[in-house]
Amino acid sequence: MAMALRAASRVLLRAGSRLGRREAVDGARRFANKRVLVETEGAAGATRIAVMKFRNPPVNSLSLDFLTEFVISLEKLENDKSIRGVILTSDSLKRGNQTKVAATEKTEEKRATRDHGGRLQERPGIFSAGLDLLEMYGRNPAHYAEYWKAVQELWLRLYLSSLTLMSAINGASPAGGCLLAITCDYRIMADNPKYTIGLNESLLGIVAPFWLKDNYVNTIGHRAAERALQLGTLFPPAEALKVGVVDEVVPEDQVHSKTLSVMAKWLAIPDHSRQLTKTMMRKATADNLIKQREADIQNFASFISRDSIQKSLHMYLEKLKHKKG
Ligand SMILES: CCCCC/C=C\CCC/C=C/CC(=O)SCCNC(=O)CCNC(=O)[C@H](O)C(C)(C)COP(=O)(O)OP(=O)(O)OC[C@H]1O[C@@H](n2cnc3c(N)ncnc32)[C@H](O)[C@@H]1OP(=O)(O)O
Repeated sequence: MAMALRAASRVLLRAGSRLGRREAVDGARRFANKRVLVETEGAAGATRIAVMKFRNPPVNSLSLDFLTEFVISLEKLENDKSIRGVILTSDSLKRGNQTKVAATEKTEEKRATRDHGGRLQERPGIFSAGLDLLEMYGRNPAHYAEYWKAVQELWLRLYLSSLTLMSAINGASPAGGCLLAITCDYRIMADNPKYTIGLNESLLGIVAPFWLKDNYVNTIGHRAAERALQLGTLFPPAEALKVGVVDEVVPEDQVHSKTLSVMAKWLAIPDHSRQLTKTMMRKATADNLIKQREADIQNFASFISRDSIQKSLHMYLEKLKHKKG
């Protein structure tokens, strides 16, 4: 009987919910959409922490599908009263036996790195490559509007989240990747000089939206943001720490454990006082977007549709495609 119940519960757990799969794994729980894996740690009934792992090959770019799945996963965690802290990180691991598929092949699948079994793989060492350039290039204004609404939605949800959010930055984090990180309450970055973080939009011939600029100013201060935004600076870890884009830099193999230990300190603070303080610090910045969301969408759609901007994006995509190394 007990065996039958266990078997039945395994079947139910694996049957899949409307939002994604849910499985029981070694006492921890996890659910997964296609592009976001969520693992929760901690005993039932106690405070638990969730780790959201991005896995949108090849570079965790913020495609429309990824943004949608991200928001769904976050909402699920917000609604789970036992979860008080969430860690954002990349599922990208150093893996052997990878083959980069020829750059001449165009589809998303073909652009990805694959293992010898032909399965799609993340490229290693990437937290997130930021907004998906292919969502902003060669599409129509209605698509740009839909995409931008989803970008705004994710930013608002993260920036105003009542959860304690931390990012464990285990790879490159340009532009929208940096956006994900700076919405968090605390950032820990791997000490690998190959990884950089920052808002590099100006290098692409585009401009960070005002609310992202505000988030940056709130994080590193006005003068540093003014300089970094104009130059499109991508900071290696030591410089990111100095300017305040990240709060700590630790050896790569300690990023996860360090984030867990900092999270434990934050969770020792009563939720209500921490949450009210967070809201007090962030509400005005978020309200600034909320009150002009539609105008911001229209601005983006018309800005990104301009021939000159499309040309800049085309050149940047070509540069990425043909870069060496
Ligand atoms: C005045 C009114 C203003 C209103 C607002 C208007 C406009 C605002 C919009 C602004 C917001 C923008 C924010 C952004 O996030 S823009 C995106 C910025 N991202 C980047 O610049 C990152 C570019 N990528 C890289 O630097 C590198 O790819 C890397 C992440 C460091 C990884 O390097 P590596 O491991 O060497 O991998 P590859 O470079 O070979 O890339 C593999 C593959 O992936 C493609 N790719 C990379 N990044 C993106 C991306 N962001 N989107 C889509 N695709 C991406 C890359 O082209 C390769 O493809 P192929 O295999 O086909 O060559």
